[in-house]
Amino acid sequence: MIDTEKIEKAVRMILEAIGEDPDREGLRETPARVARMYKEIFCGLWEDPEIHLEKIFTEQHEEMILVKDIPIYSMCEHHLLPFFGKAHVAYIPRKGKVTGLSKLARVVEGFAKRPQLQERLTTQIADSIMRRLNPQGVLVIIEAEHMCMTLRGIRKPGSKTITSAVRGSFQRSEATRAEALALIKG
Ligand SMILES: Nc1nc2c(ncn2[C@@H]2O[C@H](COP(=O)(O)OP(=O)(O)OP(=O)(O)O)[C@@H](O)[C@H]2O)c(=O)[nH]1
Ligand SMILES: [Zn+2]
Repeated sequence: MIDTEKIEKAVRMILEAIGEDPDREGLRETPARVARMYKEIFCGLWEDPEIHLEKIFTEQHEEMILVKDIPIYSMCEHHLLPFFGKAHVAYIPRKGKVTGLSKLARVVEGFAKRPQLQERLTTQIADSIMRRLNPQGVLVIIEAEHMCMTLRGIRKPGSKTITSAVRGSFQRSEATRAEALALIKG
């Protein structure tokens, strides 16, 4: 499990290293707060998000299912700063193998709550749905703003990074892909 005691010690050291006094009133509880926060935002490291896709229904619907505008918050693994935005997840079931809509958002959440790269997050969501549901196709798009590009470094607030992962029929058929993109835009 996440070692909150170790995080507390490390945060105290960071505070000392930047020249702060970790014992002054406002900072006294900060190491413990940060430890609780990291436990929360990195909890995805301790779960297998694919488990959410175990619950499958049979419903003869072999058309596209899209859950769009799923809010995402993740942490860039290079700087440990947040990146956040929206995820769009579409799939076309095979043989009526359909999952609960909330489960798609749970998979997104499970992979987001880790130190991440936006590309890896996108791929992991698509591949887990392919593995568990064996659908005709999957398309995942993530649009996000990276704090490491806005509050520091190159400082380009408002810039967005868009990543996609397309599998199966979405990869093969331009029309299927176009339909999903139009629904996401619309
Ligand atoms: N591909 C990818 N790059 C990311 C992501 N998050 C942050 N980065 C980039 O990771 C890179 C790390 O580059 P480095 O040169 O090692 O670090 P740095 O000196 O802090 O880089 P600058 O941000 O350019 O100041 C930067 O270009 C970031 O923009 C991500 O999700 N995907
Ligand atoms: Zn970063």
